[in-house]
Formats: sequence, C-alpha cells, structure tokens
Amino acid sequence: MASNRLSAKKIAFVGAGSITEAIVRGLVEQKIARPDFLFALNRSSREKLDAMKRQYGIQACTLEEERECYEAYIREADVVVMAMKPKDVGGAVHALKPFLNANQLLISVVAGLSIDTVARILLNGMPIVRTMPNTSSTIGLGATGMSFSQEASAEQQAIALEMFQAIGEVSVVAEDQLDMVTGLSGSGPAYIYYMMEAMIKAGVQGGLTFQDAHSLTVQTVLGAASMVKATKEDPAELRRKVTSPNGTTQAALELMNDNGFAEIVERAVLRASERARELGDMISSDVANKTT
Ligand SMILES: NC(=O)C1=CN([C@@H]2O[C@H](COP(=O)(O)OP(=O)(O)OC[C@H]3O[C@@H](n4cnc5c(N)ncnc54)[C@H](O)[C@@H]3O)[C@@H](O)[C@H]2O)C=CC1
Ligand SMILES: O=C(O)[C@@H]1CCC=N1
Repeated sequence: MASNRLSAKKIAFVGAGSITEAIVRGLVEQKIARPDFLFALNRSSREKLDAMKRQYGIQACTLEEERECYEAYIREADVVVMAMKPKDVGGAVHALKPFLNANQLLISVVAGLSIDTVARILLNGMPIVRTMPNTSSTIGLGATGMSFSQEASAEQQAIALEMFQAIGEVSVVAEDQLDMVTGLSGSGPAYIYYMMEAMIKAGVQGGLTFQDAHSLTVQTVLGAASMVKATKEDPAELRRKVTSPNGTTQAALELMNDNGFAEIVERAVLRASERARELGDMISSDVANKTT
C-alpha cells in the first residue's frame, strides 16, 4: 500500500448501506486505506456487515448486538463518517456524541445535512467535513462535492480530500452549493441508469436481443462520457457531430425536444436539489426536537 495520510488512519463508518459500501470498496480496492483500520457500524443487518467483512476485510459490528464494540470503534477512530439516512441522523448523532472528541474528524455524506446542524448537536468544536459523493466511488470514478467547517485544519482538509480523491474527483464548493451538487452528481448516476434502462428497452422492442441491446447501450454511454472528458469539447458540439442533417439523430432529438426532454432533465435536477434542502430542514427540526 502506498504511504499516504489515510494509510495510518482509523475510519469508522456509521451506517453501512449503499454509499458506505461504495466508499469502502473504493478505498480497499485502490489500496488507499488499511482494511483492518476500517470499521462499519450498522443499526441492524448483521448479514450485510458479515458480507462486508468477508469481501473487504474490514471490521464490523451492529449497534444492537455489540454496544461495546461500537463504542470502542468510535472512540478509537481518527475519522468518523456519518452515512445513515436523513431520518436517522437525529438519533445517530445523539448516540455518537459521548464518544466523539475535537481531535477526530467528522465527515458527513448525508444529503441536506448542514455543518451548522451537526455542530449545534455536538457542541464540541469538532472539525466537520460535509460531502456529497456518489455510488460510482465504488470503481474509483466517483464525483464528490465537499465543504469544510471553520474548525477543519489544513491537514484535516487534506485527509478528507485524499479520501475522496482516491475514489474519484472532488469539487470543493461553498456549503450552500452542496444541495445543488446533490441534485446533479449525488443523484445523477440514477438519471443515467434510467436513460440506459429506456434505451435497452427500446432496443429489445426493436428486435435486438437483451444482451446486444445491453452491451451496445453500455458502450455508448461509456464512450459518450469518455469523449466529453478526452476531447474537452462542449457536449453540445459533440452532439452536433452525431447529428447529420435530416438524419436519424435529428429525428430522435426533434421528438425529444417536442416532448420537453431537456426541460424535464433540468427540472428533475433542480427538484432533487430542492429535496436535499427539504431533507436538511427536516433533520434540523428533528434535531431541535430531540435537543429540547
Ligand atoms: N446512495 C447514494 O447514492 C448516496 C447516499 N448518500 C447519503 O448517504 C446516506 C446513506 O444512504 P444509503 O447508503 O443509500 O442508505 P442505506 O439505507 O443503504 O444505509 C443506511 C444504513 O444506516 C444504518 N443506520 C441507521 N441509523 C443508524 C445508527 N444510528 N447507527 C448505525 N447505523 C445506522 C441503517 O441500518 C442502514 O443500513 C444518506 O443520508 C444519503 O443521503 C450520499 C450520496 C450518495
Ligand atoms: O437519493 C438520495 O436521497 C441519496 C442522496 C444522493 C443519492 N442518493
């Protein structure tokens, strides 16, 4: 394993769901973190934790079953990653609070959860990094938005950056832009998968085997994203190069335009970002209720 800031850090993930697995797998497979220094805690689902232990060589235990183990992991961790659903944040942070201290780094991946909300519950001056990764982190192709609390030192910022740069690209943005990042790249893979599902379905309807429709679609999406990246050309220009006058692409794009395709995509991205804000407000009032 290459020597880096993360190779000597103990990282505890609280909430072992889809995004934790994506990050853990990315860190382990890119050999960025020591598997035995990674800890995953879950409120339930022993099977999921056992599977992660087996597959990635990390340590894991459930909150219900092994309270002491949970406490030790959190107390010992250099970095604690909050990765539970927004509705579970209030309970989780209150449970975590007694085991956290200001020398640790807290990283949240929770949609909508503001640095201020976390700081208001913890009241311990802990450095907080708010991130919005996506599931493509699994294969080192994640896109993550990130902001830091004032308490995060240059070294702690570098640790967080190293962690997420190891599994993809990171954009450091102002915190008030993270809901927009959520609508764009946090949820974004699902929009592309949805498009791919529809393309495959159309191919099969048109007489292709599922296998052919599937592999042609996958390679088309991979090629299109890679073209934008490799050529650095504007997607609109690349689109124009595919579109022969009065040809097949033009016919398809006209149908898409007539049915508001671009507008729907724009509205969907903005709606997801608005939903992130709603979730943040919900967490904030949930936390306020649990505090009073
Ligand atoms: N799935 C995704 O693509 C992305 C998710 N996120 C954020 O990550 C968070 C988790 O999302 P997923 O992984 O999709 O959810 P998930 O439902 O797959 O996993 C969440 C896990 O947290 C556990 N949990 C709940 N309360 C807990 C507690 N107090 N202590 C320990 N574990 C607890 C649950 O048992 C569950 O297994 C959400 O807040 C979401 O906004 C962020 C970026 C992308
Ligand atoms: O759907 C969600 O709420 C989470 C946040 C971004 C991706 N998945």
